[in-house]
Amino acid sequence: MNSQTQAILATDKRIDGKAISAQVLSEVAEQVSQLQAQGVQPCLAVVLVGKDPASQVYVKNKLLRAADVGILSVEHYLPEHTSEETLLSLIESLNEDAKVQGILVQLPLPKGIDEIKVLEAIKPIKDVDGFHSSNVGGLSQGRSVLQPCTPSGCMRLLKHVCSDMSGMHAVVVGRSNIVGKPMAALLLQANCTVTLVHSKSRDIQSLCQMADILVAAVGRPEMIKQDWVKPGAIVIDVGINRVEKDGSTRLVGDVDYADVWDSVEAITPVPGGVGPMTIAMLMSNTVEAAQRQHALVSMNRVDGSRESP
Ligand SMILES: Nc1nc2c(c(=O)[nH]1)N[C@@H](CN(C=O)c1ccc(C(=O)N[C@@H](CCC(=O)O)C(=O)O)cc1)CN2
Repeated sequence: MNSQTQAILATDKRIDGKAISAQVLSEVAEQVSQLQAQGVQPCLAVVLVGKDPASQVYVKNKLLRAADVGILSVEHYLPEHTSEETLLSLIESLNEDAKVQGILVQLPLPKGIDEIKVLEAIKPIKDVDGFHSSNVGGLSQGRSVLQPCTPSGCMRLLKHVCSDMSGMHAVVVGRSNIVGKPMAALLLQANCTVTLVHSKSRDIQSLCQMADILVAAVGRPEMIKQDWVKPGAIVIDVGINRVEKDGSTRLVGDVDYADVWDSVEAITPVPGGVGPMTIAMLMSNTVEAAQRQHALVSMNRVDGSRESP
C-alpha cells in the first residue's frame, strides 16, 4: 500500500475501520476467485442458537459479507431451548461435511449450554473464530493458526498507523478469552511490551497512562478519559456499548472519544472502527481455512495417506 492510500484509510487521527475492512474484503474476494479457479468453493456454516437481537444483527451482517466476497454460507438457526447434545451433533455433522470449510457458532450461547465444550467440538482446521484450545495454544506459541477475528482485526488497524510496534508499551484493558488474552498474545508477537489490565488490577488509570498503544475491551461505556491517556498514544476501542441519552439510544466505546481526541495520535471510532474488521477477518479466516483444507486434500492425494481435513 502506498502512503497516499494509507493517509486515506487513517484520515487525520481517525482510523477508519470501514475503509480498511473494505480493503481486506477485496483481498478476500480475490483469494476466493483463485480458490474457485482450482475447483474449491469456500463455504461458511453459521450457527445461531436463540434470538438475541444483537447476535441476529451480527449473523445477518456476516452472511451479507460472505455473499459479497463469493463465500457460500449455510445457516443453522436453533431455538433458545436447544439441548447441548443437539448442538454438538450439528457441529459433528458440519465437521464431517467436506463442502463446509468454516464453522462459526455465534456467541453468547444461551444459559445451560457449555460454551467451552461446544467450541472444543469444532475441528481446529474449521475453527474460523480461532477459539479452539488448539488454535489458542498455537497462537500463544507464535504458530501459524486461525486467529480470533477481533484481535487480528485490531492488529490490521494498528499496522495502518504503526508499521513497527517493536518495543512499544501496549496496555490491553480486559482479559476476555475472545479479545483481551489473544490481543495480548498478538501484541507480544509484534514485540510490544504488554500489560494486561483487568478488574482486579490496582490503579488502572496509571497503567493506562503508560501505554503507547492502548486497547480497551472492558464493556464499560466511555470509561477511559483524557487523563488516562498518554499524549501521542494510539488507541484501539473494542467496546460496543448502547447508552440511552435524551430518549434515544446511541453506540459508544469504552473510550470517551471526544474527550481523548486532542491527546491521541490515532484512534478508532465506535461505530466504524473495530466492529467491521471483526467480520472482514472472519471472511479472511474462512478463505484461509479453505486453502489449508485444500492443501491437505491435495497432499493426501499425492502421498495416499488417510488424514482428512
Ligand atoms: N462467534 C463469535 N461470537 C461473537 C464474536 C465473534 O468474533 N465470534 N464477537 C462479538 C460480536 N461480533 C461478531 O460476532 C461483532 C460485533 C460488532 C460488530 C460491528 O460491526 N459493530 C458495528 C456496530 C454495529 C451495531 O450497531 O451494533 C461497529 O462497531 O461499527 C461486528 C461483529 C460477540 N460474539
